[in-house]
Amino acid sequence: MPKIGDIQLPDFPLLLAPMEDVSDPPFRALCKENGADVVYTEFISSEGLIRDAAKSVMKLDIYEKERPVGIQIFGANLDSMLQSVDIVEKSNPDIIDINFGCPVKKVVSKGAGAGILKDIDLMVSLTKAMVERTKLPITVKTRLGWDENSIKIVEVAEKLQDVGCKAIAIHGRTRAQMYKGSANWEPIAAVKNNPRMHIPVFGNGDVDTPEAAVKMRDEFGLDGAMIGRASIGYPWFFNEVKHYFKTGEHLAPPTMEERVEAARRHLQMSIDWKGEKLGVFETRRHYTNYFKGIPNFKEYRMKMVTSDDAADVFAAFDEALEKFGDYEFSH
Ligand SMILES: Cc1cc2nc3c(=O)[nH]c(=O)nc-3n(C[C@H](O)[C@H](O)[C@H](O)COP(=O)(O)O)c2cc1C
Repeated sequence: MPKIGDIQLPDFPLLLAPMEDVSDPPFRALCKENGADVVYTEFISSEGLIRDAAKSVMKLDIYEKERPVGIQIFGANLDSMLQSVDIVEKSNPDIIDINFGCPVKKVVSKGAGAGILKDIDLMVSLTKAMVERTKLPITVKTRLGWDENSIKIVEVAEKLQDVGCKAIAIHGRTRAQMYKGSANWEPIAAVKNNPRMHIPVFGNGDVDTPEAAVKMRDEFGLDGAMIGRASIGYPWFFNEVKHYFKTGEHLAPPTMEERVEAARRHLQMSIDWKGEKLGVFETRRHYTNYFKGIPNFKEYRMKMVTSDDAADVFAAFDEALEKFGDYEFSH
């Protein structure tokens, strides 16, 4: 069974992917309750942490109940990354994860995120220095390579392991692909099949059904799956995959009552965590999926996503439950 440093994980663990403006403490707690084995924060700028920018510092908050939790940081400057390790340690996470995969121009142009895939020596030396700076396990999340012609992930992963990285999560796309096409898990399997590789190799990209998770486990032989988009507004996904692993059957989808209850708790936790204004605003992105598939739901969804007042959103949940309480969801 895989281990990240001393953290023992179950067989084929399911990890909640780091997602900007999504993987915040309330959402991570919901995913944990619903079967996620490890959760990650969204990426946090090392430069922002050093400047003590409120927006970055707030992202360091973790709840006890979500452990084990990894805090993900990004940057390309060695000194800033090391200073931010010291800051992150104070939040007492279980893992510090380095983002070497973000494809957006703003990040890549500074050599951070997937930008570092153009300078593997720097990627390795940065990881080594971070490993030496802390007793916490350092893990890496990255992509296959910069573009199709420069995929050297087997070699890269081995180098990262050799400098003390404790696990690697690989998104099966290149930077050039951004989010286009489908994720290619073959090169990730090649990393896993390297006989010198002994740290866990987690697969990421397009695990959006229990069948896909089974395929990643059985056909590609990876050590676990990191799940992103399939969980947005659907924290039940983790338990659905686990149920399918155990029984080969699909768990019945959550009822309208369970969905409304989850949406209510999600919103309340967000308000408690970041105040009404931000809490109301940032929970909006989940409602489409919480209530996906209900016909003629637009009027209710519009109320949920346009009201600035929490009381109005809670009222919209109640009205939706009243109207669609008997709706039978399908997968
Ligand atoms: C809204 C959103 C925000 C994301 N933010 C981050 C991030 O902060 N750090 C990171 O490493 N990846 C980030 N990603 C990438 C995901 O972690 C993941 O690699 C990608 O979505 C592919 O996995 P999936 O097909 O399961 O969604 C983000 C993805 C999405 C959709």
